[in-house]
This record gives sequence, C-alpha cells and structure tokens, in this order.
Amino acid sequence: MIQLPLPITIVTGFLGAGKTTLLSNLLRETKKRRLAIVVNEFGEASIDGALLRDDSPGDRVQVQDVANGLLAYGEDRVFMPLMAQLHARRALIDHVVIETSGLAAPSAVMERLQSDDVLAERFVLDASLAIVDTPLLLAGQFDASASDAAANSIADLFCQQLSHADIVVLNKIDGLDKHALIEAETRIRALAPSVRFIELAYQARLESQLTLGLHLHTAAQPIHAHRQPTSTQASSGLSRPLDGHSHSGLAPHLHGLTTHTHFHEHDPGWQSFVLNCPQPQNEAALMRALAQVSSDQAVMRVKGFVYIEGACRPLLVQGVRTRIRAYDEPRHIAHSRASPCNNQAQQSPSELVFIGYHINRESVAETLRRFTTTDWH
Ligand SMILES: Nc1nc2c(ncn2[C@@H]2O[C@H](COP(=O)(O)OP(=O)(O)OP(=O)(O)O)[C@@H](O)[C@H]2O)c(=O)[nH]1
Repeated sequence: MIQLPLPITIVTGFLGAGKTTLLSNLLRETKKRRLAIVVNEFGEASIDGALLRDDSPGDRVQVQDVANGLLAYGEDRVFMPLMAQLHARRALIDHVVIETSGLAAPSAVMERLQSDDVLAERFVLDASLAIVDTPLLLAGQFDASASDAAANSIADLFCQQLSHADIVVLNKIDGLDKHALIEAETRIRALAPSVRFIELAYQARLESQLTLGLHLHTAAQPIHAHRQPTSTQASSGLSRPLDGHSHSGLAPHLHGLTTHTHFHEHDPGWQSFVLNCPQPQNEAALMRALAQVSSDQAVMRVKGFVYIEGACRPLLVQGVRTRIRAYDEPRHIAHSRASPCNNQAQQSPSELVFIGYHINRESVAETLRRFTTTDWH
C-alpha cells in the first residue's frame, strides 16, 4: 500500500510567546486527527511536554520531549532517529506538530526536511506558524538596539522566525483594541514582508482548520478556505480583515532556504540552567525573588513547578520577562507532579528552569536563597 507523506506543522515563536498554550488548546479541540507532538526545549528540563501530556485526551495524541538543545541544528543527533521513529509509527499518526524551542529558527527543521531525500519522501511540510507575544511586539521588545547585545540577538531571532513562517499568529491579544491589532500587523509586515497570513488567537485559541491540513507546501493541492477565527470577527470589531486572510489562487509556498541562514552558530550568549530546592516555599517570597532576578539580569523565561508549604500539589510558575505568575489550577499541573496531601515528605524538590542572555546561575540562586531563606541550588 502506498503511504502518503506524513504532514508536519512547525510551531515556532520566541520564548514564552504561547506556543505550548496554543497547542494544548488545539489538542483538546482536535477530535479527529491522531497527532504526534514533538516539543523541543532549550533548557535541560522539559516542562512543556509534561503540560501537553496532561492535556492530551486518550491515546489520540503522543507527546515526545526533546530537551536540552536545538532540534535539527548543526550537530544535533536526535532529529533523524526521532523522524525514523515517527515514520515507523506512521499507521498510528495523521499529523506531526513540532514545537521548536523559543530560541530556534524553524529553518533548521525545514532545511532538513527538504534536503534529506529519505525525509522528503516520508514527510511533507504542511505549514510553518510563528506565534507572537503581541503586547511585547507593541512594546518594542523585539526591536534591535545598537547598544544592547541581548536586544539584538532577540531581534535577529524574531525576524528569522517571522521570515520562515507561512502564518504569523498574533497571540495574547485579549486586552488589545483594533488599533493595536492593526499596529501589530503593520509591524509584522514591515519586519517580514513575505509572511502570507496573519491570524488572531484570542486566549491562545486557533481553530484546527487554521492550523492543520493547510497543504501550504504541497504542489497541486486544491485551494482551501482560510478564514479568520470566528472569535476575531466577534470580538475585535476590526473594520477590515487583516491583510492576507484569504489566499485563494496562491501557489504552494517555497521558502528560500538557500538564501536564509538559520542560527547554525547559535548565539552562545543564550544560557539555561535549572535550580532546585528541597524545602517548601512561601509563594509571596518566591514571587518577590523572581521579580528581583528578572530586574537584575536578562532572564527572558522562568518556568517550573514549586511546592508550597502545606499544599498537596505544586504551583506552576510561568515567567515571561518581568511578567511572572504562579498557577495552581489542576489542569496546569502534570499528574506525575501531584502528591497525596498526607504524604508531604515524598514531595519532589521544586524545580525552576531559567533561560536568558548571559545570565549568572550563582547570582540567581543567591537571590532566591536570600528572599526565600531556603536552599536553592
Ligand atoms: N494573557 C494571555 N496569556 C497567555 C496567552 N497565551 C499564553 N499565555 C501565557 O504566556 C505564558 C507562556 O506561555 P507558553 O505557552 O508556555 O509559551 P511558550 O511559547 O510555549 O514558551 P517557551 O516554550 O518557554 O518558549 C504562560 O503563562 C501562558 O499562560 C494568551 O493568549 N493570553
């Protein structure tokens, strides 16, 4: 029996843009397709994979974590065996979604898919999505700056992610009015004129028709209807659709990979480390410590699970730059992390992943120790 190539959607976006949240919503809403999700994290610990696994209904979704690096970059030896495993399970999978690390350009995976003959036979790129933290975009947080190396590195990466995207998804737009949305679109178009479509995701929600099965890189596919999310029409009140929301008649899209380079030489200024603490935490003291850390150093992302005195399940900590929140909704907590209330002694240590530009592990640990009077190391 002839097997059709397995479609792959690449989901990219800078650290904390909302890739995992968007995917997790998609998993709950996609009822028909059997999905294989590959989650690549820059840090040593995989937090997102645990969250997605918890949101995966039944055996329709398989989640695979690849922590500690950048998938398909340079010397990475994980990518090819991973693709071979996916191919071996072809009969059980309808669609693959690869969530790249927030510090990766999607061109790395795209290039491998196009340049390797075996992969090109077995897989087909369906679409590449770039998720954008819209409030940060509007605040100029992805702009380059002559005097700030971190800002330049972020701006460079952000542009790479946009320029390889078929679809840019404006996320975190819950509090934005139509003028802000149009301003965001204008900025995206100025940074990446080749972007084909811009979609709006309210509360990190995109319909699966806007995300999977788009065939944007397949020759001779029937033209599909590409619509705005219904929530966009209802809540944004935009007087005109965002440019590019329909694309009937467009030919399959080819990204000029030969003319772009992804970060084969990844900027070594980006660092990640994990800190643990065996003692239970005081939430307020920990939040003060994390606020201090993010104002002292270029920490762009903090995430992990923290055990609070007397609580039977950990809090999920999510920090994107200076916005740091702790969640205790059970949905946000991987079951494997919950412990019976009467068995506090068996709690795992708290674990936080920090990602930033030239960040200093010891100095972050020292701030956490000072504010929480517990032994972070
Ligand atoms: N208000 C708001 N918050 C959001 C939205 N989407 C995501 N978030 C929050 O943004 C934070 C980061 O979300 P993630 O989904 O983990 O982001 P990510 O892109 O997967 O992060 P990395 O994998 O670390 O790069 C979390 O606290 C989310 O709850 C949104 O649409 N609105």
